[in-house]
Amino acid sequence: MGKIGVIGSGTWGTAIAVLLNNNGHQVDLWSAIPQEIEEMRSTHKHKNLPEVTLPDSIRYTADLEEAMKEKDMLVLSVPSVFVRSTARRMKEFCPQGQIIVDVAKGIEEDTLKTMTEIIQEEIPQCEPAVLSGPSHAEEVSRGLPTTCVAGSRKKRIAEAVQSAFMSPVFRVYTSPDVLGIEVGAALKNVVALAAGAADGLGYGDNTKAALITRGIAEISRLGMAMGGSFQTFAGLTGIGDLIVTCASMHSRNRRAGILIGKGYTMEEAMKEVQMVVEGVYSARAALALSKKYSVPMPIVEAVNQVLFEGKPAKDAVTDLMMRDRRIENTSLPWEE
Ligand SMILES: NC(=O)c1ccc[n+]([C@@H]2O[C@H](COP(=O)([O-])OP(=O)(O)OC[C@H]3O[C@@H](n4cnc5c(N)ncnc54)[C@H](O)[C@@H]3O)[C@@H](O)[C@H]2O)c1
Ligand SMILES: O=P(O)(O)OC[C@H](O)CO
Repeated sequence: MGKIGVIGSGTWGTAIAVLLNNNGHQVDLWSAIPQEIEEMRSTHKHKNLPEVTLPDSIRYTADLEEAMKEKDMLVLSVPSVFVRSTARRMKEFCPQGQIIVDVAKGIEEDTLKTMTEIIQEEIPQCEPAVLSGPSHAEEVSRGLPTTCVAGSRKKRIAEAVQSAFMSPVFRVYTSPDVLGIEVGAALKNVVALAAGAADGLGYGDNTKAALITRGIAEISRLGMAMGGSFQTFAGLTGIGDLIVTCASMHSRNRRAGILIGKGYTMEEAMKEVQMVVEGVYSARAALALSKKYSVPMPIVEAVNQVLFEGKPAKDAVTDLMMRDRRIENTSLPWEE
């Protein structure tokens, strides 16, 4: 068993620390917020995972150097907007060849870079990898069966991540399609906002199925234009994660969407959810990418109009329904 530093003790980082601890690793869990560490140390509780008692065997620390020292692997689990600043702080303590597994899901708005691209840029000496898939912290921390994908261009690194995380309740596949994984992870949050808004408007399962299906069509079109593989978007980190995020009451993106569908503003919805709503940060980046790669993304466009231009969610759905008529299957010719 190895030594692993989990950098970021939000809901997901803490669930991952519990999972890795249960796998027999020595885990250090770090937070940028010392009070958070103090609270976990003294109460053995995380405010967003009330059903879980945090084990004594995890070391809770606010000292970044300590959390990173002599580790077989690091997991970077801060929300996507803090990935660059945290990676910058990590650089000086990071040895050559250190594996850093990103678990945040987002695209940087200003640069349109993925999380592993940011990590590699800030910490050139490291080996970045990604772990993604349909995995709500509330369920992982309770040991409910979950599947994910470990992505790295290098097989040995993907397999090292797979070995560290794999357990009877956490099955891990490997993939070299890091870009495809990261695009799917970031964009499913934007579509989940739309699915939540449909729920908030009182629409039904038909609407949800339409958003999921047309959503993955948009995501895969963009992802393939960027160099990702179709199989990835049909897999756990694509359609799999999109389904769970659009359907689960654990999803912060869906919950924020529900409130927006009920008439809350984006700011009011984010405040109410009280945890990071990544889709709000990725929505503009997704729209910019759709323009950059000339890929039409009507759901992403509609979400941007609702979030940032004050368009009522109901009107956005009507406009999506009334777009120009289209053919769904373009691979078969019509009969004369
Ligand atoms: N929660 C899940 O089920 C889940 C599952 C898979 C992936 N993710 C992804 O993991 C990432 C983190 O999500 P989360 O659920 O832990 O969010 P969260 O809302 O629980 O994270 C909040 C945490 O961010 C950290 N933070 C606050 N300010 C910071 C700063 N200035 N610098 C560094 N860290 C700071 C604090 O530790 C705080 O607890 C997101 O990208 C999310 O998409 C979450
Ligand atoms: O709660 P959400 O909407 O941020 O989704 C969490 C995870 O990404 C689900 O796999």
